Amino acid sequence: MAERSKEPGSFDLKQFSFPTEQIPRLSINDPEASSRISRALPVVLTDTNLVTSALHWDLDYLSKNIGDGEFVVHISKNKNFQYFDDKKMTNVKEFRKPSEKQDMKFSEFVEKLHQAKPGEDRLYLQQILHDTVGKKVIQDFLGFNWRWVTMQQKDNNFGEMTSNLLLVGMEGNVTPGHYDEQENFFAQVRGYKRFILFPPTQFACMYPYPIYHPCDRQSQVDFENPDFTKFPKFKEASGLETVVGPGDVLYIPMYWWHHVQSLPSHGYTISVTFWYKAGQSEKIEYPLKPKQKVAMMRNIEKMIHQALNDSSEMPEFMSNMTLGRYT
Ligand SMILES: O=C(O)CCC(=O)C(=O)O
Ligand SMILES: [Fe+2]
Repeated sequence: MAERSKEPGSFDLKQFSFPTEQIPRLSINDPEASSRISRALPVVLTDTNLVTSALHWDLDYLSKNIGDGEFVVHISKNKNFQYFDDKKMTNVKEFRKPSEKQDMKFSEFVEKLHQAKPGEDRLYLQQILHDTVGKKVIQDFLGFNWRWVTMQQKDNNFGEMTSNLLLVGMEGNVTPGHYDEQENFFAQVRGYKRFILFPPTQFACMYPYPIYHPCDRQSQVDFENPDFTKFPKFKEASGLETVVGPGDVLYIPMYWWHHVQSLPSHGYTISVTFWYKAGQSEKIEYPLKPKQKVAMMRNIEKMIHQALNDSSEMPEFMSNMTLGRYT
């Protein structure tokens, strides 16, 4: 089992405006761990051995062995790397990209990382793992604990695995608050990341961008500096948090909000995600679960957007539909 040199409580972490509780750190043999996953609750698993075969990965090793394919590198003027969907950019004319994307060889990325100076552009490599990687990395990949993760997929009725995203980030990089429409076993390989999570029940506190916006699924609230005038319900938010280190696996249930930071002053980070589609929809039982309501809201919003066929008509339509009627 991988030894973790630091405990979650031993970091000097910035305080947020909202309260948080620690996400439990459990062994895979603890019945509470399986129980949490089956109830779609986050948990940090300390001994999955999911990526033990990759714990020797560092920039030097990957440069030599990951092959000379192209990797997507996000470039940001500040520490935030907010995701946006290129395909939705035409829906919002005034939208300005919060960061740039550039394809480059891994060695080129490493060179740029080494040259990076404080106050200048930050880099974050985020690339789906393909079979173009070199022999040694393929061996490491085949050595992942597929038996365990596939058992979880079956036991918890997840759908098919979609992808493994390789993330290599500079210390201090932030992925701002958002949710994904997939189940995720997030494996930390190198360095430390702090996760802040909020459950899907707190949808109304999170003020997601409209569905047609390039930042769909992202919160409009800056978790580190919330504007309570614009987003008053964020005052009611209450989260879960943890710091993951090498060998840890965090289960991020579908539709759970998460904000992620590579800890400042702790070096670069390497992570690999294991993303799964939602399972076959369970028999509908009432009351609906929070995640089913989020899925329903998304579908209705999409239908209205499609029917209006013009994003600029959405705000007035949506507010007319509810204004003064449901309060
Ligand atoms: O590690 C990060 O910066 C973001 C990870 C994430 O959002 C995810 O795995 O879904
Ligand atoms: Fe995510």
